[in-house]
Amino acid sequence: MCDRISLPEMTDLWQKTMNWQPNEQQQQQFQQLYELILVGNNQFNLTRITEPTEFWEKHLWDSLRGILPLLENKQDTAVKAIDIGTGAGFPGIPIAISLPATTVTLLDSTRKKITFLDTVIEQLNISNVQTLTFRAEILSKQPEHRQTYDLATIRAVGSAAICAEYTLPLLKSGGLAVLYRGNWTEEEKISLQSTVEKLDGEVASIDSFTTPLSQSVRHCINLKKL
Ligand SMILES: C[S@@+](CC[C@H](N)C(=O)[O-])C[C@H]1O[C@@H](n2cnc3c(N)ncnc32)[C@H](O)[C@@H]1O
Repeated sequence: MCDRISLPEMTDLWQKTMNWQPNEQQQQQFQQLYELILVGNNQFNLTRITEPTEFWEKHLWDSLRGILPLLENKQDTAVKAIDIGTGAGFPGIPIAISLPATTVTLLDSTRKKITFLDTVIEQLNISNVQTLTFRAEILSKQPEHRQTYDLATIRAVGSAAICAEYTLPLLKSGGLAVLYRGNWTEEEKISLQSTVEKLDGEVASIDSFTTPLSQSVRHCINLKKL
């Protein structure tokens, strides 16, 4: 393990921006996740975001801001979620830590990332996470996965239309896909709209906000499966 670098707790900022804050155990798990990723980075080149405050904002805060309604209202609901193209586990692992009643499948097409995530899950000792090495477009055709999830998250994987194609087939009727985006343009909106309609979905809402420290622009595109 590397020399311990502490993540900032940011209790006031969690509270102010999300009306939520991690409990002691969750804070420890965030810290442990950070340390495991710093170590894993040497071998797997997982993320450029390693400075503690930036890690807090771009990996922890950003991951949870996308599922804010669940954090506020669905703490005890058994939600079946999948994080597509999870990479080093974002947003899936922070979601699993923060919503223990939610089961999260971490999906990535790169085996080495999933192998790394398996060790992370074991060391974090979290039981509500499982991993899968697959391409999303293949998984979505499999009967045991197609139309079986309540929530699908996807961050930094491709265009918004591609993200719709990867997420919507996996959702049950009434399920929600959260597309984590930075900037959001009119062209993206038009191309997304036609894809979503073909996939029996609708654009339920677009949540526009800035991150609390660097004021970076973010959009969460919430798609509903009809
Ligand atoms: C830029 S990384 C984003 C990782 C993480 N979601 C984040 O925001 O930090 C994109 C990830 O998506 C995975 N990926 C790309 N295309 C995929 C596909 N069709 N199915 C599953 N995973 C895919 C890649 O292997 C990579 O780990």
